[in-house]
Parts: sequence; structure tokens; C-alpha cells
Amino acid sequence: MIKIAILGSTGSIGTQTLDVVERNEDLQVVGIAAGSNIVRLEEQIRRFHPRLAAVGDEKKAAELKSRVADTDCRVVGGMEGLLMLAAMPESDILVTAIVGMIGIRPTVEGIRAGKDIALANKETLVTAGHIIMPLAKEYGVRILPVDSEHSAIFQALCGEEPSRIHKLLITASGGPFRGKKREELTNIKVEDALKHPNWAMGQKITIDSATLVNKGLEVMEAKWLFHMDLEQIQVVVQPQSVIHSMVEFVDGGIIAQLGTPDMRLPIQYALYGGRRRFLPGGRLDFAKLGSITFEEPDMETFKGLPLAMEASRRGGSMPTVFNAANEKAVGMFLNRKIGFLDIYAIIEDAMKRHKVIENPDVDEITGIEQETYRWIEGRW
Ligand SMILES: NC(=O)C1=CN([C@@H]2O[C@H](COP(=O)(O)OP(=O)(O)OC[C@H]3O[C@@H](n4cnc5c(N)ncnc54)[C@H](OP(=O)(O)O)[C@@H]3O)[C@@H](O)[C@H]2O)C=CC1
Ligand SMILES: CC(=O)[C@@H](O)[C@H](O)COP(=O)(O)O
Ligand SMILES: [Mn+2]
Repeated sequence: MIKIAILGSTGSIGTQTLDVVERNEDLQVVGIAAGSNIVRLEEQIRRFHPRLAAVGDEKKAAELKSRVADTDCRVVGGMEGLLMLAAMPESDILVTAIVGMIGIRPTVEGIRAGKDIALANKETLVTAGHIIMPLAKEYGVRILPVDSEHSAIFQALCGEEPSRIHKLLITASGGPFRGKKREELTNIKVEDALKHPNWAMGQKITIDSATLVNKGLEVMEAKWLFHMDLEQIQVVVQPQSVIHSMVEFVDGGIIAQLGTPDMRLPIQYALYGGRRRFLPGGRLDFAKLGSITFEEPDMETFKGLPLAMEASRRGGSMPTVFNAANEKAVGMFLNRKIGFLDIYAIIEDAMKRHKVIENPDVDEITGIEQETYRWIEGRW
């Protein structure tokens, strides 16, 4: 039996993880956590019988506690609950399906408790990869990628050493505004930015796909996961999202992973530590597929990617500033306080004023995150 704790069980990745669990008799959920959606948490408690439910919002935690008083599930609120869930003695693997940098502390806690990490929460690796990767090595735990591109690379590697890799080819859909020029993006509506051409995902990552910030975050995520230099990572637009990413090896051979846009495959692959199991549903039909096409990313219009590469090159605390500014800006865009292109302006401004701190620790990272939020609030 593989015992699973899920940080972010009510979201897009979290609910698909539960779907995978329900289809496999040797998977068991022992803990779940969310921010405030206690209605869905209650449903999940009654269906999956976890031992622990953590709720970020303390008031909602108290409410959930009384709602599930007739069950065996313990409810704990705030960061204390998230950390408790990450380290719970009953679990083997922690799925980080939470959104944003709030995932850093629970991920560190999970590693210290010896849990393998099925990592969807890319923001943690982007901002704290220099802490997470050595810590995982020290504690002998695996960081198993859930993000579709990184899972594709993990699958394509077939156990080869990183030294046998020439480069990684990360595919991008190009988002809903692929082909548009900057002038056409001025009056973009939130509803249009939330229409991803191929994937159904949470709101934040869907906006990140539209700005190409998601691809920038994924380049940084790949750098840490596969021990690559930035120069060894190329982004290729593959508008149909059929090829999920590719690895070019030192002998010129390229291995690609293909499939339908369905996150249950990468989730299941991670939960089983890189072993294949039956998965019903979506199968590619090449006869109906038509063509698989490729394009260069438009770095002039979609500045999320070049800004991320710059943040990564400058290193230290700069990826934290890039990510924190983006998290804040996306929230403001979703609340209709700023326009689509302001997301780039906010990230650019925040990066310009920041003096890089080398090797920031977790407290420094969260300090810089809060300081970046405050600075944006005072200016926008
Ligand atoms: N969706 C996808 O297909 C993919 C997602 N990812 C990555 O996975 C992560 C999750 O994405 P996604 O599932 O789309 O996001 P969602 O917005 O759908 O879900 C986010 C989850 O995080 C929880 N959460 C938010 N804030 C807090 C908090 N303060 N404390 C505790 N829990 C919190 C939410 O709880 P509540 O519901 O209560 O708000 C929810 O369970 C992101 O990092 C994303 O980039 C990567 C690849 C693909
Ligand atoms: C499903 C997944 O992994 C997302 O990160 C997805 O890849 C987003 O697609 P684009 O960022 O390429 O639009
Ligand atoms: Mn992805």
C-alpha cells in the first residue's frame, strides 16, 4: 500500500490525484489539505477517510472541525496544519498540489520527515531549488515531477544519467493568445485569458500559460530537477500539446513523450515512483490527429519567458522576486485591478529594483516575497 498526503487536495491537480487514488487499490489517502474550500474537504473526508485534514484558513478549520466531528479525521488549521500534514508519520509520499510559494515550508518539512515528493508546485522549486534539491539528496528522498513537461522528460530519460543529455526540449502550447502581437493584448479580458487551448487547470497557472510565465517557471524547474545549465534548455512551441517534451541525448538521438492532455498520467507515474500502470481513458489516435507542428516562442510579445530566463541567470534571490511579483500581479489581474500587459510591467519593475542576495534561506525567501508584495501594493 502506498500512503499519500495531498497538499492542495481541492484543486485541479489535487482532485485528479484523488481520481487516480480511487482507481488503484494499492493507493491510500492518509491526509488532505486546502486553503479554505471546506465544502469540498468535507466531501473528500467522507469519501477517502483521511486521518488528517489541514486548512490554511484558521476560521474555516474550526468550521470544518465541527462539520466532521462524527468522523475519525483530525482537523488542524494554519501553517501548523500544513506542516503537520507534510510530515505525518502515516504517509510515504507528499503530493505538493498547492499553488504558490506557500508550498516551500511544507515541502521542506516533508523532505526532512523522509517523504518522497510528487512535485506539482513548481513555484517552490523555482524559488528554493537550491535548498530543496540538496536537502532531498541529504535525506535520500525522491523529487518526482508531476508537471507534464517534466514528467515527459522523466519518462523520456529511461534512467539515463544527466551527463548523457545534450539538451532538453520543453514544449509550450503558446497559450490562448499565440500569434497575437503586443497591441492586441492591451484590452485582454480575464475570461479570454482563462481559455487555455488544450488543458483544464487552476486559474493561476492558466494565466501563467497565457503570459508564457509558466514556460519560464518550467525552464527554471527543469534546471533544478535535471541538473541542467540554462543553455541546455530550449523552449519549442507545439500548439497541439501532443508532445509533452523531449530529451536530446549526446549521440543526437531524441526521445519524446506523447499523449493526450491529461494530468492523470504524470500524477500516476509520480505516485508509483516512475512505474507504469494501466490508466483508462484518453488515447492518441494518430489517424485523426492530423499534424503536429512546431514554432519558435515569440519572446518580444510574451515577455514572461525572457524575464524568467533573466531572473534565472541573475540567480540567488532574483527568481523569488520574479515569482512573487508574478503571483501578486496575476492575483490583481484576476481581480480586474490591472490589465494583462501590466503583469509584465510589474515583474520587470520588481526585478529592476532588487539587489540579489546569494543563496537565500527559507526565511529570506519568504521575507523577499512579502517585501515584493508590499512594494507592488504601494505602487500599483
Ligand atoms: N493544474 C494543472 O494541470 C497543473 C498544475 N501545476 C502546478 O500545480 C500547482 C497547483 O495547481 P492547480 O491544481 O492548477 O491549482 P488550483 O488553484 O486548482 O488548486 C490550488 C490548491 O491549493 C490550495 N491552496 C491555495 N492556497 C492555500 C493556502 N493558503 N493554504 C493551503 N492550501 C492552499 C487550494 O485550496 P482551496 O481550494 O481551498 O483554495 C487548492 O487545493 C501549481 O503550482 C501549478 O503551477 C503544474 C502542472 C499542471
Ligand atoms: C499541464 C501542464 O503541465 C501545464 O503546465 C501546461 O503545460 C500548460 O501549458 P502551456 O504553458 O504550454 O500553455
Ligand atoms: Mn507544465
